[in-house]
Formats: sequence, C-alpha cells, structure tokens
Amino acid sequence: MPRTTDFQDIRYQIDGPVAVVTINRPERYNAMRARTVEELVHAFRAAWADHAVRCVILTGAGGKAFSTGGDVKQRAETGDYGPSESGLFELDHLHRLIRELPKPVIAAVNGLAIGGGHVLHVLCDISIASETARFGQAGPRVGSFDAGFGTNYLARVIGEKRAREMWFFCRQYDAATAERWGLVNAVVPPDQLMPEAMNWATEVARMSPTAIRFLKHSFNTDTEHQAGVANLATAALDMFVDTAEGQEGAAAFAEKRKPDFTRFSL
Ligand SMILES: CC(C)(COP(=O)(O)OP(=O)(O)OC[C@H]1O[C@@H](n2cnc3c(N)ncnc32)[C@H](O)[C@@H]1OP(=O)(O)O)[C@@H](O)C(=O)NCCC(=O)NCCSC(=O)CCC(=O)c1ccccc1C(=O)O
Repeated sequence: MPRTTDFQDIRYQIDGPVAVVTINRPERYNAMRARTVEELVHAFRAAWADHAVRCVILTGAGGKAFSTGGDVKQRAETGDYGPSESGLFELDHLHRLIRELPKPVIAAVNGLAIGGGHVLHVLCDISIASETARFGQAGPRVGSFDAGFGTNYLARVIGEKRAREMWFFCRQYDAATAERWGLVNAVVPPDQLMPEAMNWATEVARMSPTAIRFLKHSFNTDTEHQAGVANLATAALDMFVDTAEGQEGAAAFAEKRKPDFTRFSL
C-alpha cells in the first residue's frame, strides 16, 4: 500500500480537522486510471483511520477539471485502465468507501465533472461548485457506462427525467443549472471555491462526530441495495469495453474524431 506521501496521481493534505484529497492529473483533466482509483481508496481509508480528521474535501488539480472520469486514452492504448499495485481495479470499492466513510465528504467541483468524475461528486455528501464548473455524463459517446450508482443514485438526486437526459444525450450543464436541479448545494466564484469548501468542512467538523456518523449511515440505508446493482454494472462494463462497440468509443476519443456506432445493433 503506498504511503499518503508517495502518491503519484493524487495529493493528500491535512488542514486541521480536514483531509483534502486532490486528483492530480491536470494534463488529462484529472481522468482516472487504475492507479488513481487505488490511491483514492488509500486516501479515503487514511482519512477514515485518522481520528483527527472530521471531514474530507475531494477536488481536482488545476482550473479546468474536477475529473473527466475514466482515462479514455489509457483505455484506447491498453484496453483497460492500466496497472495498479494490487492488480485490482477498485472502482466499486472507491464508490462504497465515499458512502461508507463515517465522516462527511465534500466535493469542491472546480471545473469539468464528466463521466466517472461526475459520478464521484454525485456520491459525495455535499457538492460545492465553482461558477465555471460543468457537469455531464459521457459514457454513450465513448463506449462506456456506469449503470450502478451513476444511474440509480443520480436519479434519486435530480429525478428520473433529468438523469435520463444526462445519460442519453451526454450534454454538459452549467453550475447554475446544477444548482437549480439540486445537483450541487452551492455555487461560488472560482477563487472562493476552496475557502468556501473549507468553511463548510470546518463547520461540520465542530458537530458531534457520532451524530454525523449515524446520520450518514441512515441516509445511505435507503439506497444501499444499489451497491449490488453497481457490482453487476461494473462486471457488465468490464465485458463491454472489450467489445468492438466499446472500443470504437475509446478509439474515436483518442483519435479526436466522432465515434461511428452505426454498424452496431441490439
Ligand atoms: C471533458 C471534455 C469534454 C473537455 O473537452 P475540451 O475542453 O475540448 O478539452 P480536451 O482538449 O478534450 O481535453 C484536454 C486534454 O485532456 C485530455 N482528457 C480529457 N478527458 C480525458 C479522459 N477522460 N481521458 C483521457 N484524457 C482526457 C484530452 O485528451 C486533452 O489532452 P490533449 O493531450 O491536449 O489532447 C473532453 O475532454 C472529453 O469529452 N473527455 C472525455 C470524457 C469521457 O469520456 N470520460 C469517460 C467517461 S466514461 C467513464 O468515466 C466510466 C469509466 C469509469 O467507470 C471509471 C474508469 C476508471 C476510473 C474511474 C472510473 C469512474 O469513477 O467512473
């Protein structure tokens, strides 16, 4: 297990009672490969184990992106999301960890939150967005999908019609729309994002940790069955990305062209 100081794809910093986890691949718009996911798992476990930590902020490095999801270039190159130390691709584990960590997780959405990056912020307890943030799903454009928490839980948050619109059309939505839809809790100017996220984090850090823990678990119970669906969806995605249809999406993105799905049928 890498130490928090040895991370390559993320940064892990402690600021008083707050752990700040930053996805740090700005040249790829903070897209995640298997290593990134593994390091995020270690970071959230470290925050769980540290009794001084009362809240976690998740954000992305640079001004452009929070995260644009799975690293599509890596997938086009190797057909998978690359190596990890454990040999596992722990996406489901990461999603569960954000939910199960008995401390609030605040997403500070500093730019594009697309695809799996969008799912990450949706799973956080609270989302605070920069005015420049943009939100969307991208799977059907790049031969991918998150049909677990990415669909079911999203629909709980913003409603069925809007969730289906997000997935079926792969459009991007601005921060004002996200706030109107209840997808984020607050929108602030870009230079206020981290100070505002820290304000929220330090405010909740003053609350009874045990009360917060039980409340978070209670909120989760209503959607806990979706974890099983998420396992099914990830297993299905594993198989789908190896198909010609899945590969067409990743290849088109890497080659900077529009995908051609016309030869595929159900
Ligand atoms: C986000 C864009 C719409 C931004 O467009 P634009 O502003 O024009 O910038 P670009 O020039 O396209 O991008 C700048 C630069 O970054 C590279 N890049 C951006 N996103 C990715 C990415 N996802 N993977 C790899 N590289 C990326 C881009 O190539 C540019 O580099 P150059 O060298 O300058 O060319 C647009 O970039 C875009 O559409 N990006 C792809 C978004 C996408 O399709 N994401 C994947 C969705 S599917 C998914 O996430 C499911 C996978 C999954 O489950 C998963 C997998 C692995 C880990 C975690 C997860 C998960 O949590 O879900």
